[in-house]
Amino acid sequence: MMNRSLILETGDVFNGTAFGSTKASEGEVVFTTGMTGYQETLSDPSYCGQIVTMTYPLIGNYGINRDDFESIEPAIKGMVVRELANTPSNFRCDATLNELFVLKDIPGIEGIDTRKLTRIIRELGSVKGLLSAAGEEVNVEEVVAKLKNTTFRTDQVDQVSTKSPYPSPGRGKRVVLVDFGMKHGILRELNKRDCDVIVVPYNTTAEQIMAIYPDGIMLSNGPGNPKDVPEAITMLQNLIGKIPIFGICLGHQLFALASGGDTFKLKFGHRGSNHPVKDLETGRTDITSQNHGYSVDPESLKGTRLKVTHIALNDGTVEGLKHLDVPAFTVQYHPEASPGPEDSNHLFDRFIELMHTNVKGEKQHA
Ligand SMILES: NC(=O)CC[C@H](N)C(=O)O
Repeated sequence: MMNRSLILETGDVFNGTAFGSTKASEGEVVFTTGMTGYQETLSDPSYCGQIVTMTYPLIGNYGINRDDFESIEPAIKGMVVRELANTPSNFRCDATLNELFVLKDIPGIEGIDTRKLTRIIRELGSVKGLLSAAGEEVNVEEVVAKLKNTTFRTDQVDQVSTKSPYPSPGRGKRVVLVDFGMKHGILRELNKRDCDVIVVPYNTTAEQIMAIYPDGIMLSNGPGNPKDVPEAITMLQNLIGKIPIFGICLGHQLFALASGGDTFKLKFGHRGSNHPVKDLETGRTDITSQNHGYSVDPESLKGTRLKVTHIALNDGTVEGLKHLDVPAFTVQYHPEASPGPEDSNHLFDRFIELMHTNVKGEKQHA
């Protein structure tokens, strides 16, 4: 058992015990409130560049299994837990969380006051932090000075998006899935509905996408600030109105930017699997899985052809949009339900339905 510290740019220091990799790591420190779902969280590429604090106090108790990964290579910078379970118990368990973190070279810290840390993030907003190398003494003043001067990379989408296109064949509707750092759950939901999916890199042009003759375009989730991928905004501007579109999370934010709206950074974001979202058209509330630090500014939508369809019940922020003239809709949360709940899984059926309609709203052949 080796010591490890988490040092924040605010000067706060949390001393705990290292698990996983022995290396040091820097990142934006955020928190997530999911009581379960740590495997999906650690492998969600939207966390690229971030150190994730789990507010639920016992993490790792059902281990890691081969099925629940949201990506092949986890992109998180580290994990912070109150208590790490080292003797997991579950029929699907293939490894412990610690074993996975060693294998994937990800540092973790356990045994710190995660409630205190979460309060700091809630009060000050997401902060920069460093997980020290295991067993190493650190000079806090030096680390704080360095963190204050650090600007994190802005190429996270480029780090996690596929480098070349690939198919995931089916016999149904042809969907081009733009990979901004896709959670595998999105692909799974499309495959489940027999879609013929072609996954393409984030910097594919509209012309290249049209040359695949898609019935629909799915915009994935992804890390970082949506304004850091201007090429995707241009691509979307050339696609909206031509092909039905469904966007999730980063895809939703990019859709808003491409339509003339604006996005801003939330103070501490929405991360967890228990976020209530209201559908303003039906009045129905879904409990949703979320992981985002940015949000669409509702004021910026005045004068655009977008309508707010969903709002977060916790803070009233925009959670869903639809285009008033053409078949395109997006959500800020995760209907692929990884980790659950599955309340909003029906949105994938709505997308399939939309693909049976042409852009003028007429029914298409099956
Ligand atoms: N899960 C996502 O796609 C997140 C979108 C974006 N990176 C944000 O933090 O808001």
